[in-house]
Amino acid sequence: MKLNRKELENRSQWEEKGYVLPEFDRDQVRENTRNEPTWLHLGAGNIFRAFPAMFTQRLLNEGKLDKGIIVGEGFDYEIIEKAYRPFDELSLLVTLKADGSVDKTVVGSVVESLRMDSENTEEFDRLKEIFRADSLQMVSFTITEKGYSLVNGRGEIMEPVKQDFKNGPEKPMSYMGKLSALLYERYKQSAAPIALVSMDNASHNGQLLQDTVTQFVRMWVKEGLVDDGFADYVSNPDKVSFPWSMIDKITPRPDADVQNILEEDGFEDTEVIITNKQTYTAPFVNAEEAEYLVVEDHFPNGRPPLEEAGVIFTDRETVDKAETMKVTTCLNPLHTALAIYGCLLGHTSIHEEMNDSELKALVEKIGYEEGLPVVVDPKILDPKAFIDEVINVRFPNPFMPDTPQRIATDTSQKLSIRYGKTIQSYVKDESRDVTSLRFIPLILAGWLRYLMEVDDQGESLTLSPDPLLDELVPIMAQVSLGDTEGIEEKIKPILSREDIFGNDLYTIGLSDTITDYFKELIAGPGAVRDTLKRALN
Ligand SMILES: NC(=O)c1ccc[n+]([C@@H]2O[C@H](COP(=O)([O-])OP(=O)(O)OC[C@H]3O[C@@H](n4cnc5c(N)ncnc54)[C@H](O)[C@@H]3O)[C@@H](O)[C@H]2O)c1
Ligand SMILES: O=P(O)(O)OC[C@@H](O)[C@@H](O)[C@H](O)[C@H](O)CO
Repeated sequence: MKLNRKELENRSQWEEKGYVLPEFDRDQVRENTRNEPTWLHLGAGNIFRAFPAMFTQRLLNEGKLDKGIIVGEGFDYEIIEKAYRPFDELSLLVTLKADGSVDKTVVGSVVESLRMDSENTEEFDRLKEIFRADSLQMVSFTITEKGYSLVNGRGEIMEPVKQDFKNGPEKPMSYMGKLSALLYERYKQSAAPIALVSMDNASHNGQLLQDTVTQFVRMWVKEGLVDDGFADYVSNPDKVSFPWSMIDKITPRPDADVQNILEEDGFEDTEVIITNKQTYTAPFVNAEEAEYLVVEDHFPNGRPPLEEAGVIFTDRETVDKAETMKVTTCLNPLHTALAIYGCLLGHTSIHEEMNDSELKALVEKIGYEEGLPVVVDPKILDPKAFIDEVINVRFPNPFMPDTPQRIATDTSQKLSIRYGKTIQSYVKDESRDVTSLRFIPLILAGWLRYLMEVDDQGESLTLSPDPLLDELVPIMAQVSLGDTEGIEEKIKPILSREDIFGNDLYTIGLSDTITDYFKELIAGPGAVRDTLKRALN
């Protein structure tokens, strides 16, 4: 069985093996979508295929939609070239349930894939055409938090952004420059309304997107590269909205065990591709069953009836609370704790880490003892029930091939949100004492230890990609296991970075706790495990 349009015609070969196939007329849907695009998604990574593409398929199957999704990729074109086009834009979603059963669904809701590359005139012109279409209702994004940044790790405007600021929308090179240029096409054509929906794990994701796009547009107006009306268009919420969202579905990288299951079925397209930009992709994607998507209901050009597929639409304040609950308390801080200590202790599986009594206790402490007392309650989801499901069902799911190494990616970008917000809640609440926190500081100290590129055995540790590694690793290279001489001064250049931690840890009084833990963690081989044991007792 190969994943392409032709092979799907022989439905029985798939169905006999328990594969669920699209039940709609895909050729018709492709044609409808080409003629009247409604939804463009940017960021062709794994979460998109496992979640938005899947719930859209449900609506297509039920006849509640007659148009699919067009996917664009503006950063890593290899994903389109190697994981979409050869498979007629089909994906295979493998859902790994906690009871050990597996659902295999061929997802056909994505009907066109495009490289968002201004040097590729044909495809960029097609994207312009899509943006000009009055029918286009939404553009959604899963491009990682750093995808929204205009600056590099040192806070300097990135070179392609500088060029785009100067050159205008003609031939943009940066991600946000390309997006702004496409939006300019829409403005020039008819200034039709549109929603730009970030679905990334970033605090106030809609605001982040709005700020970045607005910065571009203002710069172009200031330089006289576009007319003033474009800035009015982008800042008019009845024209261009930036709904906030909270998205949740653990979607690990394509996994070798899942690959084997599929190969045993006779499914042939199981190659896992690691692109030059370090994206892990494949014709298949593996994910858990649990899923939550909460979106601010602000779509000035209308939207597909996604609530009928389980998406929760609500007001901005509720989205903010749901996102804060998940990203700063109930899921992502626990994930990052498992990522940092998992890498240090040589783990390669999240569910195995949940069998490690110290690590399980660590996430319980962070979640229940330090996070929950200051959690923001969104009301539409119960924080205690949510964290219970995370700790007792989702993380320990033995069939989920998630790894600490995946989650450790870009940790420097995540700490200020995943822990910084909780720290701030303690600082702001006069009835609480921020210096009473024990376990969040232990995670932050663990991250400094991780940056030494040495695991708890004293062996070399390969770090996951992170835009600040070039800057941070040389600082931590000055620290050696067993040598605590002058440690305060050595780690201060990192520990004092408010941009990383979201707080001035020295002013609020947490730097000493972190430094003390760090000294314990570097005592020698085995010190990471010993420190955890001591702290948890
Ligand atoms: N995987 C999950 O469990 C999960 C769950 C909830 C939310 N998310 C959100 O979705 C994002 C993507 O996750 P994924 O599983 O698709 O990851 P992935 O590695 O499969 O794909 C990453 C996507 O982001 C793009 N990208 C990376 N760096 C970029 C940059 N600098 N500029 C523009 N685009 C860039 C890549 O080209 C690719 O399209 C996460 O960072 C997170 O914010 C993921
Ligand atoms: O996707 P990231 O890199 O922001 O974070 C890694 C994981 O914590 C994250 O992907 C979770 O799996 C996800 O947030 C669950 O919904």
